[in-house]
Parts: sequence; C-alpha cells; structure tokens
Amino acid sequence: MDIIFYHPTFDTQSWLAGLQQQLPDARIREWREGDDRPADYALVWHPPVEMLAGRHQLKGVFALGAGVDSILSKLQAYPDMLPAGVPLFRLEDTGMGLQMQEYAVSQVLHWFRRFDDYQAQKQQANWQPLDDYRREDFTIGLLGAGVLGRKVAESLTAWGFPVRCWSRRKKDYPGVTSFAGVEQLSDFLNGTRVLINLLPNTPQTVGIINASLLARLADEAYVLNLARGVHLVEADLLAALDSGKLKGAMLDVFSKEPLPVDSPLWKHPRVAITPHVAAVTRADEAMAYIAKTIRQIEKGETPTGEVSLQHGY
Ligand SMILES: NC(=O)C1=CN([C@@H]2O[C@H](COP(=O)(O)OP(=O)(O)OC[C@H]3O[C@@H](n4cnc5c(N)ncnc54)[C@H](OP(=O)(O)O)[C@@H]3O)[C@@H](O)[C@H]2O)C=CC1
Ligand SMILES: O=CC(=O)O
Repeated sequence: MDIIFYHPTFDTQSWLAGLQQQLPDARIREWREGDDRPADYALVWHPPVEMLAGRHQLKGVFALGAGVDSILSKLQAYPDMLPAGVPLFRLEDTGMGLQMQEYAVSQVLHWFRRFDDYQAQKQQANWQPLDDYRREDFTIGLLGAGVLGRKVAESLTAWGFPVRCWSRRKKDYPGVTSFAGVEQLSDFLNGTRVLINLLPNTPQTVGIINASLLARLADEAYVLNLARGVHLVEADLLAALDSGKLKGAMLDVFSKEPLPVDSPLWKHPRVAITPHVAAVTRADEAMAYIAKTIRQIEKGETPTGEVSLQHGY
C-alpha cells in the first residue's frame, strides 16, 4: 500500500516515521511537486491541487484536522481536485475533544466566578466582593453538537450548568436540551447566557453569529468562538459588547488569521484572544486514528469520519 503525505507546517519526517510504526507494511512518502506515482491514500492539509487531481485509484483522502472547509473551498474552485468517488475523511476527536473541554470549562468558570470583573476591579485597586452568579442563570448554549460539541456539553453538564445544544438533527445527550434546525434556533437562543460555537464552516453557517442572533441571547451574555472566524460578524460582536448586551467574548478564530494588528478586537477590554489553538492536531492520536481507519477500509468495513460532500462537513 502506498501513502502520500503533505502538510505545509508539520514536521513531515516525524509524521512519516510515526505512520510507518502504525502501518509497518505501507510505503509512505512525502508528496512533492511533480510526484505522480501511484498512491492508495493521501494525508493532507492545504494540499496543492495537483497532489490529488487525477488520482482515481485513491481509496481515501485524510484531512489532518477536524474542519475540512479549506479543502472543500478549494474543491469549489477546482472540482477535479478530489476525483469522483474518493472518500474524504477528517479527524474525529483524536484528542481535540479534551482540549476543547479544557478551553470551554476554564473560560465558562472564569466568567461564572466573575474573574473578569475582579480583574477589572484590580486595575482600580478596588477590594469589593461581588454577588455570586447562579448556575440557573448561566445556561450554556452550544451551536454545533457533533464530535467536539458533544464533548464540551458533557464537561459542562458535569459542572452542573444547564446545557442546551443546536444542531441540524436532534440529539439525545444526557442532561442536554436539544434544539434542531433553523426553526428552533430562536428557542435555543432565548435564555442562552453563554454561547459556544462549534459549528463547521458551511454556506449555511457563515455569518451566523450576527447582530440579530446576538440580540436574542440573554442579557449580559458571553460568546466563545472555537470554530471558525467566518461564523462571527466581528463588527456586530463589538457593537453588542459596547451596547452592554454582551458582557464578554473569548475568540480563538478570526475571519482573517493572523488577526491584523489594527483589529479593534485586540484592544477591547472585554475580548480575550487566543491564536487558533483551542484544539490542535495531536500527532500520535491522529496517526493511530488514521491507521485504524485505513485498516478498516482495507478489510472492506465502513469507518466513521467520512465527510459528506453534500452537507459540507
Ligand atoms: N479552533 C480550533 O482549534 C478548532 C476548531 N474546529 C472547528 O470545530 C468544528 C466542529 O468540529 P466537530 O465537532 O468535529 O464537527 P462535527 O461535524 O462532528 O459537528 C458539527 C456539528 O454542527 C452541526 N451543524 C452543521 N451544520 C449545521 C446547520 N446548518 N445547522 C445546525 N447545525 C449544524 C452538526 O449537526 P448534526 O449533528 O445534526 O450533523 C453537528 O452537530 C470544525 O468544523 C472546525 O471548524 C475543530 C478543531 C479545532
Ligand atoms: O482548526 C483546526 C481543525 O482541526 O479544524
């Protein structure tokens, strides 16, 4: 079996060595420009079009991340990039679920325990105990309830918060109230105090966190964007913060990355920023997952993790 690998920033040699350990019988090589030798599987991130185009013999392409929006948007421009019938897989969890849990729980607790207010008081040397927030006033709403949204929901129910989720199809997750489809979006938003975004980037979800959505949240709400920058209309977020409708926001992803130095988000006192690190690809877990999936394909089984080209995630 032949496997080709391309990632613009990962340490390719260590990936090739790690994959070789997982799949000792495979011939695994870094793909370089001009390489049109046969391959059964391709492992990619931001692949050049010529790496995949015309490779009808591929049994699978693996995206080396959870989101496949960059591959699918390239596919829009170059429809022949992924030969018809070749399945595209993405990383399902592979350690990202735990990272998302760490990120979401720590920030929700930060807001719930009013550390943002105490930090502001500290700037004034102000020693002033504040009223506690009550869990029943701190409903967490998850936009997106897939692999990562579900993990985040589990961790927040464990902390005793009321948790609800919104997805395309209804969910039956313990302790989580499920809303589905555009017709239930308003009900989902009504009373949501902390909005956590874990949607994929698709034509239906771009710009979804906008002025109209923010207006429907509970007063003094918070926004945690962990998915993609294009989901959020940054100007609408700033307006909602400045009007007092929103109390705070923590953003890991931005419509333009790196976030330009002149973005007003940098200076806003109630916006916290991380540089797209909420959940990164963990090499060992990703390699084990890819190897397991390849073995399933080779045995004629149907693995999970295949991207629906129709739905765009
Ligand atoms: N910041 C970071 O470091 C990282 C960000 N991400 C982002 O997180 C995203 C989510 O990852 P993951 O949980 O694995 O993805 P999944 O595909 O498992 O989950 C996506 C969820 O969104 C829901 N959804 C999709 N379209 C719609 C829609 N139109 N209306 C309502 N709900 C919708 C799906 O509904 P249903 O369940 O009904 O299908 C599903 O619940 C990734 O696409 C990626 O962009 C991922 C990793 C790291
Ligand atoms: O943003 C990262 C990903 O894996 O998707």
